Amino acid sequence: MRIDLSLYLVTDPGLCARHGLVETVVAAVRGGVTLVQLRDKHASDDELIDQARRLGLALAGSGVPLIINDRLNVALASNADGLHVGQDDGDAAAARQALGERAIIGLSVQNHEQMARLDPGPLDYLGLGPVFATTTKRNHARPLGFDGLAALVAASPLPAVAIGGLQAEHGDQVRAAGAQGPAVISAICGQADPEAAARAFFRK
Ligand SMILES: Cc1ncc(COP(=O)(O)OP(=O)(O)O)c(N)n1
Ligand SMILES: Cc1nc(C(=O)O)sc1CCOP(=O)(O)O
Ligand SMILES: [Mg+2]
Repeated sequence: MRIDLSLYLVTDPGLCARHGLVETVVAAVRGGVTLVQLRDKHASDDELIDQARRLGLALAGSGVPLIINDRLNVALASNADGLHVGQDDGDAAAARQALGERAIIGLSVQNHEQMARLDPGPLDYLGLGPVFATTTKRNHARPLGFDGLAALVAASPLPAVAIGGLQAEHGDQVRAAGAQGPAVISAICGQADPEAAARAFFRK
């Protein structure tokens, strides 16, 4: 399956509470989001499975895949389209084995050491970051800036999105660095109008 990484929305329970999770995501998809990741570090598995099922129904027919952050069991139980794992979130090869060939599997990469030792075999894309410091993720790695991002993209065997502190005006710089597009939380989820906020990423 060809994956459209033009604008990747990652959800946050606190920021999405303003309009509601499903309402925020549906509005953002109307605004042009091409991929959605359900990310909630504190929900129980059952809560996350319920959220994933509701999001899956809301996204049905849109062509926008739903990816689950971290938890393979939730991706399996909710029949989601894929899984995003970090360096310490488990084995991507095991996730591929469990989810099958059609699933979309992404991995976070923060530096060249991680890039050099990754096995692209089970993966579809990489999430590179943070580009900038962000308050949305605790204990994030050292920011790359756009030059650091470009160097990581150049070393990547897979298509990549950039994440961390990105706003609508950064789209051109993200693509100029070689990434397929930005992945964002607060620039869409926390906004008064998530549809307009997503649309702003495509404004020239
Ligand atoms: C698209 C994308 N890129 C990077 C991340 C970060 O993943 P990770 O390092 O596992 O951190 P958490 O999101 O689990 O806190 C991501 N989620 N999505
Ligand atoms: C979930 C996440 N991962 C990051 C990484 O660097 O791997 S930065 C980040 C948070 C991105 O949120 P915002 O768009 O609000 O800055
Ligand atoms: Mg993770």
